[in-house]
Amino acid sequence: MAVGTPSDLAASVWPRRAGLAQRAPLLRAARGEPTDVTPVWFMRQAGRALPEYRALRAGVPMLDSCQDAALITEITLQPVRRFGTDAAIFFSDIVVPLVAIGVGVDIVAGTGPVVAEPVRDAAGLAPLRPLTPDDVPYIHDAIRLLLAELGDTPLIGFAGAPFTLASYLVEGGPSKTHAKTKQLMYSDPALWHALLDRLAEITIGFLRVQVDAGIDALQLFDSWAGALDEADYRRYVAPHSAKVLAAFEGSGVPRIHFGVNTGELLTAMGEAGADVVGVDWRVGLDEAARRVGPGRAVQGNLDPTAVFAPPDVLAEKVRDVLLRGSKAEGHIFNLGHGVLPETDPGVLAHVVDLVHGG
Ligand SMILES: Cc1c2[nH]c(c1CCC(=O)O)Cc1[nH]c(c(CCC(=O)O)c1C)Cc1[nH]c(c(CCC(=O)O)c1C)Cc1[nH]c(c(C)c1CCC(=O)O)C2
Repeated sequence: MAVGTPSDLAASVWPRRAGLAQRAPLLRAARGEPTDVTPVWFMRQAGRALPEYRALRAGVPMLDSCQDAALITEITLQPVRRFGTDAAIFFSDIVVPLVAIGVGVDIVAGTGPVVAEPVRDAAGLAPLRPLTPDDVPYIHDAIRLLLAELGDTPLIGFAGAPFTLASYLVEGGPSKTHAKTKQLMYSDPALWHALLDRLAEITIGFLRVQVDAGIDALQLFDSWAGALDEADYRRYVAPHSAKVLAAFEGSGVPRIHFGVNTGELLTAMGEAGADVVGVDWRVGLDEAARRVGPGRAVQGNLDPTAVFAPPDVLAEKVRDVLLRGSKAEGHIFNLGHGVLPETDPGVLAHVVDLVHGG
């Protein structure tokens, strides 16, 4: 299914992007401009917390659902319809570009990405070739379908950052310590930088497809960068993430840069070239804004477990995030990490109302 051809793009993407940049609270906040309401969306807003998601995914493997434009579109729209969030996040996964170029990786339910042949030496780089638009036709098609449905709701595209992708490739799966990853990083810096350079190129290719198809903002997920101290982050990781972010400088698409446990890296993650720095729940947004410095907005940062608190405690925590966020040059409300599968969607709807002033 080809929805829109490159020649349509100039005609359709740019007017939408230019208009929404002025109208959409999320895009205004990303540039530090005043908004009528604080924009809110949730990482993993599409997913197992929603019964309609579980129904649609029944019997469909995760990676199959990420390669079907109609399913991607429907799953992306579900939380927007239900919650009235100020953005949709494109339904996919950080390993999709790796799968698309032929790397043997699967997503195992309850575990996460599992890599058939972990990368441990120079030969392991061979499969990591650049990604072209023809590798991911369903991404372009789904974005065109989504833009036709979303009206004034911005669509956020995303990709995994080189370090977080490298962690899955080197470890072979999820890891608490990232020990093998760091072992490679410390013992063979040349191979390490070659690996991250290839991953940066793949990530740029994956984001380029999304930007060209018309996404309104992008988020670079460096979920596990918080495993590093600041010196190692700056030396081994930041240049590669900076290369990715620099590729979209001047694209008109704001760049959000997020990781977990990155309180000590917020300055460096901003300097890597982000317009918005995503913050987990461990650092208040007023302090996060200080660390991020002028000229950048912040995103976050309600503890994802706050949804399990009594209503008065939850409301107090939401108010506190809003108050601290008001000290920043632009605030996009979010959780500090993804929606937990046990979350009651009704509580998330209530959080949206609280953030919007209800
Ligand atoms: C680290 C990471 C991954 N994937 C992603 C990250 C970065 C974000 C983060 O830090 O959480 C990114 C991601 N993965 C998914 C999204 C969807 C968009 C959204 O609504 O936010 C996004 C943005 C869908 C998904 N990706 C995955 C699911 C769950 C699979 C399912 O529903 O069957 C979803 C909805 C699978 C996945 N994929 C990954 C993990 C750790 C898991 C969970 C494994 C499990 O607990 O079952 C790798």
